[in-house]
Amino acid sequence: MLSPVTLLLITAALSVIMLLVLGSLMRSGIPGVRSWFAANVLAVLALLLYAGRGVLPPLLSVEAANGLLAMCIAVIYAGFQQFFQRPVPVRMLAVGWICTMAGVAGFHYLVDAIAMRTVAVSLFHGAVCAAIGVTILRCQAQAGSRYSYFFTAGVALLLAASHLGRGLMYALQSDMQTADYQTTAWNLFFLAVGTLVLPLLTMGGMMMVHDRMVVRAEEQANRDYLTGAWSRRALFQVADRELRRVARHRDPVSLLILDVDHFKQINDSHGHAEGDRVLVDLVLRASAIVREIDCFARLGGEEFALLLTHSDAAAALQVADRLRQVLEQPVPTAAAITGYTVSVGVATLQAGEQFSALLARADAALYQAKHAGRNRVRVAELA
Ligand SMILES: Nc1nc2c(ncn2[C@@H]2O[C@H](COP(=O)(O)OP(=O)(O)OP(=O)(O)O)[C@@H](O)[C@H]2O)c(=O)[nH]1
Repeated sequence: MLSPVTLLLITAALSVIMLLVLGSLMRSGIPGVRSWFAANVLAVLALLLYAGRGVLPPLLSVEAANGLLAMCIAVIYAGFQQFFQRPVPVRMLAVGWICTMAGVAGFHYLVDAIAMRTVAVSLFHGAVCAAIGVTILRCQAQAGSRYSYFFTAGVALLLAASHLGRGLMYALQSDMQTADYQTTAWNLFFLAVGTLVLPLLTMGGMMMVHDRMVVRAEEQANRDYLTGAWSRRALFQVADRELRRVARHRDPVSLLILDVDHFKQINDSHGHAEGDRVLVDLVLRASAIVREIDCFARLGGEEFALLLTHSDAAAALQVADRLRQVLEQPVPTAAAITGYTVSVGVATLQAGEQFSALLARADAALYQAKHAGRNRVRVAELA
């Protein structure tokens, strides 16, 4: 059978591997990674001290090892709190740690009862693992894909249950004299669970970091950097999805194309920065009008598109007019530009029409609005 010392050394090696992977995630800047790194350093030290039981003095192999491992689970928890940008309950963790250590030292030097030492340590680890699981379940709404969050929360809660079960078992058999390093099936099981806590939780944390990086990358690819509107790429993706849905459900969809009038003049007279401010203002004020389900995107330059779901020609014309009227009002923020206007082209999807054709018709309508004198809305001709 695998000896406990071998298990401890294998787990220490696993923590070293986790350190190498965590090191590569440091530059992501995602909160929590540094704490998980620190926790794994503590774990390696603690596991080596545990493995030295019988060789090292008890102060190192019992008190220092337990103290470091308890600190390590507390730091891992701090990492999860930081990941979700929640405050770390430092005082509560410190009190828990001190009580645990008092239990370990008391049941070593006052009454030598290894079972009760195990109870003290298991209760602390169990409670912290449960807190990790609950934190993740509470905050998983921020996830892109829920898989990594549910995996980590599930692992944390299973580990919590097993730690608490271990504590209960030892409490009920407080006269038990088997130590963790003796080879019994239960000891090996609990030792395996106890030592796997950190690699498993670290792995879960890293999966969550990856998920957040994917969400961040998607957000960057789908958002216009200057204005925060959806990007052209996002518009085409949404349009593709919408058109497939419409083909099944025969639901009206319309497209608006807006263009700031005489934008070159704004740039030339007031500078590029002021032009940028106009674009940001346009998105801010337009976003207050458009519905969540609609996609308001920057096509490029001073040209924007609004894809309206469940909207026929009449509804789209109403939205276009409302946008034009709101945007021609004076700019609310103190800026060199006091006002600007937009021209709008409106087109409603026809049966079997491609998005590129719809875009071309809306664009042609916009051209007509410009040609007719600007600051107006024109509806596209049917194809
Ligand atoms: N400030 C700023 N200007 C931009 C940006 N992208 C494109 N432009 C400028 O937008 C201007 C567009 O000018 P035109 O296409 O001539 O259009 P316009 O002056 O608005 O004229 P009409 O559309 O006919 O009313 C150009 O001067 C571009 O340099 C941007 O991100 N910021």
